[in-house]
Order: sequence, then structure tokens, then C-alpha cells
Amino acid sequence: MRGGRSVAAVTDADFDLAAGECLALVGESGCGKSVLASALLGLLPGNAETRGTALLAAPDDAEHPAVDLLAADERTLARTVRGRRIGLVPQSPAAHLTPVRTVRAHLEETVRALTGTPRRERRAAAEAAAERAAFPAGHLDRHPHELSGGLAQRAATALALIGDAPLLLADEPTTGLDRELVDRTADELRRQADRGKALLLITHDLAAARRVADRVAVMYAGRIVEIAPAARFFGEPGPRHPYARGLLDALPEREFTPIPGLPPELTDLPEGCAFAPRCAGADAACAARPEFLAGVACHHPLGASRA
Ligand SMILES: Nc1ncnc2c1ncn2[C@@H]1O[C@H](COP(=O)(O)OP(=O)(O)OP(=O)(O)O)[C@@H](O)[C@H]1O
Ligand code: NI
Repeated sequence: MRGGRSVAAVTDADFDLAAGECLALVGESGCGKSVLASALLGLLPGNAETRGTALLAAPDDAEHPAVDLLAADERTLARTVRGRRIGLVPQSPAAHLTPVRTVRAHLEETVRALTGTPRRERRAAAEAAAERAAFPAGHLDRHPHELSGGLAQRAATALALIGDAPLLLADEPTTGLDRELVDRTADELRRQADRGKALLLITHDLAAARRVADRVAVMYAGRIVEIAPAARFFGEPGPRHPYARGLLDALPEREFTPIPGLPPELTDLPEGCAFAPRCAGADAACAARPEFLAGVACHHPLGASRA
């Protein structure tokens, strides 16, 4: 950024995601979830730098080799990855739609670009894509500005599924939807995973995560602080990182107790554990940055005796 300052938007993100599996990525606003997704698609702003690797495995057809998404050039990403090997449901769908074209035109164009569907079948294919994402057929001839947030969201989901990509990145795909549509969208995404897709579901909505995810990754201040099987995370013994526990305890159906304080500025992260200033269990050890070990980055994970 200006003045030579930098933002550690995502650090030490280390995880894998298998075919047929859904990993939910949760965490408060600004913790770096969307930056992580954008990095995987080569869609970061021009001032951003990446380090490390993000390996996308080769599909069975062997037409395309495995690719390091962080090292791939724009041409490779545009021609072979986006839409074809990775489907994105973007966080702000309206911004990704072309204002002068109808939803139907978007869908038909995407069907044409990404599938071998013959011209006379494209209309039906576009309508089937809309149906899959619960986009009402009666609104297909609307333009983006005529859509509610929820409709734009469903249009974006429909578009993301057309290429039948083996990896789906869904960034807040249920924002702006009422509970019934949240469940419907979540269930459609789960079906995609059950059909063999790898699904990274970014969400604030822990209920949606619980409904869909096999594993949960929790991010705090740009870091993944815990990764756990969903059954253990939402059930017993529960999260091990105090922040993750705090997120669950804040839910109305649980203790409804907010985590005290606010997340730190990413430009001004503490040296040690970034959560320590808000953590009831913090002590002198937390002045050093905890390593991510056995699924949790915490010096005093819950459920373990204090060392
Ligand atoms: N290239 C950049 N230059 C400056 N700041 C950046 C850059 N990229 C990301 N950031 C900052 O990093 C932070 C991470 O944002 P990100 O959108 O990933 O959060 P998020 O977890 O997706 O939040 P939300 O739930 O609100 O969508 C933000 O505060 C953003 O302003
Ligand atoms: Ni985001």
C-alpha cells in the first residue's frame, strides 16, 4: 500500500481439499477469506503479492496437467482454469454480471463458452442451470439491475455450476437469501460435493456450514487457526481454538455471548497470537506466535491439559 506499508491479508494458509469433500471456511468480516479465494483464481488486485504454492490436481482425462495456481500465467488461468477447473460463486455477484445483458444471455453465453452444447439446446441448458440454483424461470429475461441481491446470488451460483468444474469456490453463496433458500442453495452445493466436486464454502453462516461441510477451517486475522472435522467441531468435544469456540458460543441458539473486543488491524498485527488480546486463556506463552500443529494454532487449545 502507499507509504510502503503492507497488509498480511492471508498468511500460513495450509490445507488440502479432496474430491467429494466440502471444507467450510469461516471467520469474521475482513479475516481474509475472500483474499484466499481470489488468490486461487489469480484474481487478486495488482498490488498484491503471493508466495507459496496452491496445487490443483490433474483431472482424470489427463488433458490438463496439475497446475500451481499461484504460479500459473493469466492465459492459462483464463483459458483452462476459471470456469472449467474452478467454478467461482463470487461474493458480490452483481459486480460480476454485465449490466446490459439479461440473466438468460449470461447463462447461454456461459453454456456456449464452457460446454459443447449444440446451439439449439443452449436455451434449455441455460434454463436447467437456472433451475439448479433455484433461479426462477420467470426472471430470466431481467437485467442485473432488476435483480434483488438474492436473485443475483442465485444467478451467480447457476453460472458457477455450468462448467462442471471439479473445484467449486463459493464465497458467501447464501448472503441475502431467506432461510428456505439458504437451505436449498446449501443442499445443492452439498449435492455437487456428493457428485465428486471439491467444494470450498466461504461463509459467515455457521448453520449453513454445519449443513454442508465435512470439515471446517476457521480464519482469524489472516490465518487459519483451526481445521477440524465438522462433526467434532459442531458436536463433541467442540472447537479447540478459543476463537473458534467463541464463534460458536456467540450463536443465538447457543450461549449468545459475543467475543469481547475487536479483531486487530491487519496492518498492525501483534507479534504473537493475534487472538491473545481477546482471549480469556492467554498468558505469557501467547506472546510468541503459535504454530499450526495437529489442526490448531494455539498454545493452550481447549480440551488439552494446560502445558
Ligand atoms: N491488495 C490489497 N491491498 C490492501 N488491502 C488488502 C488487499 N487485499 C486485501 N486487503 C485487506 O485484507 C483484508 C481481508 O479481506 P477479505 O475480503 O479477504 O475478508 P473476508 O474474510 O472475505 O471478509 P468478508 O466476510 O467481509 O467478506 C481486508 O481488510 C482488505 O481490505
Ligand atoms: Ni469476503
